[in-house]
Amino acid sequence: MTATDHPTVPGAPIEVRGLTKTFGGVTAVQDLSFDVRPGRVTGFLGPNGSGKTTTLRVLLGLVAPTAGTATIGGRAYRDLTDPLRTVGAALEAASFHPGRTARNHLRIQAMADGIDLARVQQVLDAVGMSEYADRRVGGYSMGMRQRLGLAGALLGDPGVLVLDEPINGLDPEGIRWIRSFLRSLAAQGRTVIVSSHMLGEVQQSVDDVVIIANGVLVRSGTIADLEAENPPVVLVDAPDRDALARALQEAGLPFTFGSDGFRVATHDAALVGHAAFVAGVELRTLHRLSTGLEDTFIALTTRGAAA
Ligand SMILES: Nc1ncnc2c1ncn2[C@@H]1O[C@H](COP(=O)(O)OP(=O)(O)OP(=O)(O)O)[C@@H](O)[C@H]1O
Repeated sequence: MTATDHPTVPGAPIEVRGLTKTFGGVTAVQDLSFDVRPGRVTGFLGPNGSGKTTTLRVLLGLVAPTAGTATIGGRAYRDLTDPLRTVGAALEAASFHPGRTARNHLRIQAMADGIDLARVQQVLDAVGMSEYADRRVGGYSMGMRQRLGLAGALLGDPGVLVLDEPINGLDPEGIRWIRSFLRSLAAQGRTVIVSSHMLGEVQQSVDDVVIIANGVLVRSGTIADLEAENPPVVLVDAPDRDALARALQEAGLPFTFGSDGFRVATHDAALVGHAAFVAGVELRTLHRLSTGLEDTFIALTTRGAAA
């Protein structure tokens, strides 16, 4: 399924307002407010235990909030007229019956939800699982379980998708696949919210971010704004620093100089290496410093956790 061969599926906005949830003495989420827009992929991010799953469970009507609201198109989940065709969710990839095949799982879910059984093959195709659909889930890899969870979320062809850690446990090919799949879902007009405990994991998949720590919102906005605040840097150094400075200048690469070498304002270490190679400059250091964005994420969530 791609954006071009699937009709538009208008998604509804998600609104969370003043949401608090306490379990006994534990405050999982506190006065949390944020918006998730249709037609975009939103990363819902925070360290383990920061309250992501609790928030998503409240949104899906699985847990009652202590205070505040979480709505889809202005309505609480229990007030949606057709919830299974409005919202699709994949919360726990590991909770499938190991003795059943993927196809049977989806057939049972479709029957329980009153969904046309023809959708089963369609969603299997959509997540690239047709080949494995008649094998027992007990033998599935984590990536295949993730795809099955996603297939279940898509059964009702919903405009809103709520996916808890869908990238967790995927191999590099699976990660590439899910990135483009999430993008195609949003391009069809759907609202897509994806939780993760690692910003780097979803950085290339999301348009917007909502970052929480210790149950409290620490940041929401576009990923582009977050990236612009902390641009990536490549560290490079050479025995002949004058020659390296000339090489960088000739290549038009902006840089600053520090005690450990030159900091070049680019994410592409190969570009810097090539500039040195062309100028015949030998290097002793060449690497990308940890992505600026990951540093920002850690700083934001550590500060939030301490609050
Ligand atoms: N049913 C529950 N009973 C008691 N405490 C709970 C319950 N559910 C969650 N919590 C607590 O609420 C806090 C937030 O947990 P939650 O699972 O929402 O975080 P998370 O960000 O989804 O973390 P993870 O990525 O580890 O799943 C944690 O301290 C957790 O122990």
